[in-house]
Amino acid sequence: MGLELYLDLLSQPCRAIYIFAKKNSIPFELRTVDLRKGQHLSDAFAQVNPLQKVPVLKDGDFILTESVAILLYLAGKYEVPDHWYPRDLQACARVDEYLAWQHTALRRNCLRALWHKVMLPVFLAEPVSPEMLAVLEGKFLQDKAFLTGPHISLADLVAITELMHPVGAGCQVFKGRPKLAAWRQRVEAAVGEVLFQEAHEVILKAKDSQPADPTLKQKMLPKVLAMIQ
Ligand SMILES: N[C@@H](CCC(=O)N[C@@H](CS)C(=O)NCC(=O)O)C(=O)O
Repeated sequence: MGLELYLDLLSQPCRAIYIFAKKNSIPFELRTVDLRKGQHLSDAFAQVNPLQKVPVLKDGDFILTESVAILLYLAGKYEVPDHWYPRDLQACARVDEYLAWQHTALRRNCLRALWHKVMLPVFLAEPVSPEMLAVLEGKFLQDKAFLTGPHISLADLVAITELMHPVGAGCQVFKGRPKLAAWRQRVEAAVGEVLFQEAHEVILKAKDSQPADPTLKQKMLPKVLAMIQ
């Protein structure tokens, strides 16, 4: 078996290795390990890397982890243009200097940016409970026009404003629920489309919110952490 690279291109170190190998026509078998599906936690992958992390290089019986070590191994084993990892002592030291700095500085910072903007919702987001929506439909709405009868009441107002919370977060609350969707249309019509949109403009734009300033972040931190526990 030739060179195998266990990668997920979601990962920065994996992308660096992938680009380096491809750009330099280094032949390899790509073994994709999908982190979002937890494939790195499988027993099979633990046989390859007991630390259960990507990237991993397998060259015959030789297994190597740590992206920098892998890049240097590839640069040493294959004929690659000198500029990638120069032979000149000081030029090489400049590359080493950056590689050492990157891991403790820029990497941590960029990784946190990705986790906070993208990955935390992937792992922490809770969908609106289908059971709860079924209760709303089955116990409260039933076959009525509105939750408590033929006319809109405070119950409808409180319910619709609540459901617009996850809608504002991008959840498809009404998808596949024609009865609830029709109720929403009736509530919107009863309230008036213009007023409904006006009242929900802020929540519907909430997902585009800018990061809070550092002082406010610090002040809010305990509450924010409590929300995700
Ligand atoms: N220092 C290692 C970092 C390896 C690493 O943290 N890989 C991440 C993806 S970027 C991973 O596999 N995480 C899975 C986990 O920790 O569960 C390297 O540069 O290769």
